[in-house]
Amino acid sequence: MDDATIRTQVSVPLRFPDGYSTLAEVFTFRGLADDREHIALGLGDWRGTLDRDEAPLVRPHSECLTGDVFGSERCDCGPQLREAVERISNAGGLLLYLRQEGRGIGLYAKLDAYALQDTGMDTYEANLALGHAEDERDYTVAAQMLGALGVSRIALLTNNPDKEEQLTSLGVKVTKRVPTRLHLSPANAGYLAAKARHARRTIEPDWLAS
Ligand SMILES: Nc1nc2c(ncn2[C@@H]2O[C@H](COP(=O)(O)OP(=O)(O)OP(=O)(O)O)[C@@H](O)[C@H]2O)c(=O)[nH]1
Ligand SMILES: [Zn+2]
Repeated sequence: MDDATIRTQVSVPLRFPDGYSTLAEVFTFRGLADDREHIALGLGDWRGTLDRDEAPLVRPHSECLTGDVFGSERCDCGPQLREAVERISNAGGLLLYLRQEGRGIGLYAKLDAYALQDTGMDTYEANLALGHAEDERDYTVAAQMLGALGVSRIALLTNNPDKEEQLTSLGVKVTKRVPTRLHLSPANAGYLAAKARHARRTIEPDWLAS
């Protein structure tokens, strides 16, 4: 894995529709492993965690235009992003916003997959029917961004074991995995159930039976 370097650093005040506000240090990078414009948001006292030799709370968040921006209820991405920004701001850490729309297959393909889901397939079967893998994400750029920011140990905010496995194999020390909350709604119940079945998620199975 090649090293990346910080290209720009700029302060961006954030305010969410529910009124929650915080300040982000937004970083751009040179030398990332693909040509997408991934960014890192430094939140809360993340530098203090490094000074104190604590592991900052880090969430690698995969882009979801429909969920993150438009509030789509087909998935849980928007509420997870909102939750992550506040929890990371409180703890001190980084949100890595990864331009991996649709688990890496892109926006148009994700919307094609939604159309197939409306005929009865689940979120993973639809990817396969379109000729894609169930999940095409590679977290090399996340490890590169952490390296550029001088972060080698993290508390990882996710329910996805693949993120932990990939980051560990890329040399990032994961001191603990912190689960995100369950953001269940009538519209995303099938999606969350498919994630729990297919992707070894740490989603509690009890609600699936109800
Ligand atoms: N291909 C495909 N991608 C989807 C679908 N719904 C959401 N996504 C994408 O899935 C990504 C989010 O991944 P998830 O599997 O929900 O969660 P995760 O990031 O793996 O795990 P957490 O860290 O626990 O949130 C985003 O890039 C979304 O655009 C879908 O039906 N099909
Ligand atoms: Zn989503």
